[in-house]
Amino acid sequence: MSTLITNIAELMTQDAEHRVLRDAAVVIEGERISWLGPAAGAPAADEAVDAGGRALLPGWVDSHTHLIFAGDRTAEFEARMAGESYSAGGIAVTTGATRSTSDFELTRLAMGRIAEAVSQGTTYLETKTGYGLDVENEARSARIASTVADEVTYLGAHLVPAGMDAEDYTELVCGPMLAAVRPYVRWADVFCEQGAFNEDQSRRVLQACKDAGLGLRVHGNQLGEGPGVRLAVEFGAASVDHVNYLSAADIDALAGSWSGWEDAGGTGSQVAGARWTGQRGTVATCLPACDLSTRQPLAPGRELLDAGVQLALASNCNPGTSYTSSMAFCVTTAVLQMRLSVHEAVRAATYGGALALGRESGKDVDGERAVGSIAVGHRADLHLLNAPSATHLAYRPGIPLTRAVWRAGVRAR
Ligand SMILES: N=CN[C@@H](CCC(=O)O)C(=O)O
Ligand SMILES: [Zn+2]
Repeated sequence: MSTLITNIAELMTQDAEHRVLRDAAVVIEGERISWLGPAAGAPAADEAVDAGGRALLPGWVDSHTHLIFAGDRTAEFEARMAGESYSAGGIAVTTGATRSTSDFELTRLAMGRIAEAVSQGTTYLETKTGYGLDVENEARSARIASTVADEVTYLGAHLVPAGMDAEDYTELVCGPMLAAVRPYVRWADVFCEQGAFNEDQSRRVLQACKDAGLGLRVHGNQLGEGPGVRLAVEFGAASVDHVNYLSAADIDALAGSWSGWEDAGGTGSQVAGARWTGQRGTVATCLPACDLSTRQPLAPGRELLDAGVQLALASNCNPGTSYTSSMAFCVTTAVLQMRLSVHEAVRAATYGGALALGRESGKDVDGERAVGSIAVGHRADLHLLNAPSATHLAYRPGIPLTRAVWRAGVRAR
């Protein structure tokens, strides 16, 4: 089955050359993109969709969410809006509610959140454990997550549960809990922050998870300067997320991690449809919806990009600090408040997320296709806007602009 999407006014590919095509068309065959180019030269297909002079983007890649939870933290949000500051302690409230909720209900809740995200243009999504915080409940969260999300991250090191010694809990996270979640997860994460896990504990978690063969991510520098970014770069983490409070040395370390990498225009071993395969660094993932909801200063995305750091934007959808799955809201905020161009913001929310998940290139075979950009052989994850250009995402803030979504070639909206 093939589908031709034609009459595309603006095709923002976010490919290796950052191409934006006008009056373009795309052909989907099965789960892959099989052709793109000028509409006038498009091949025939089994069915045709007239984009009506609208803009087509890669689907959003949301590389940071916490969707396996139950309960509600409206009261905490209200208190924050009245002037209280955010602390990691609220995680315990969600942990209590999550532990007392059935597998069926947790799955149903997570699926509902994912459906909400997909209906807004998200086509590839990571989610984390971290509201179980004991062996049984972390393993349960990981198992449920693996049935609903594209990528699963182990975040046993989210908070030391009440009544437990931090050292004992760190041992548990590095030992029996890791063994119990291992079959279900590809990534591990640690909340390296005051009130959560200190440098030594974070280091132990990262080392144990690396030894277990997991890719690494870090929640770092959210509430103040600290060792998160430094550790992430030292361990070769794929991403460090939040990055609100950065020293000059942190920015240098992140930029340095990409010094062996050439993005578009590199002269290295690029194969058709794939990207540069040089030494990759640590992506800085900014979470602007979270920054607004916690009244933290927005992460310095402009400065990071100017320093040569690869950037991602993600929703951080969770009940405490960022109860939204709207990637469009993140893009809008990145343009209006973080001074990214529309192209940069869309790139961070598509290709950047894919890079943060190691999915920016693939073998281009079923199940292992690149996501986050529109190129032949990549997964057909497409987002048609109800607007003639992506600029409308920032120009018309708050207006729902998703008109159609294809996820792995299947019409999802
Ligand atoms: N920073 C740590 N974890 C989440 C918040 C989780 C919560 O408060 O429930 C975050 O990414 O913001
Ligand atoms: Zn998070």
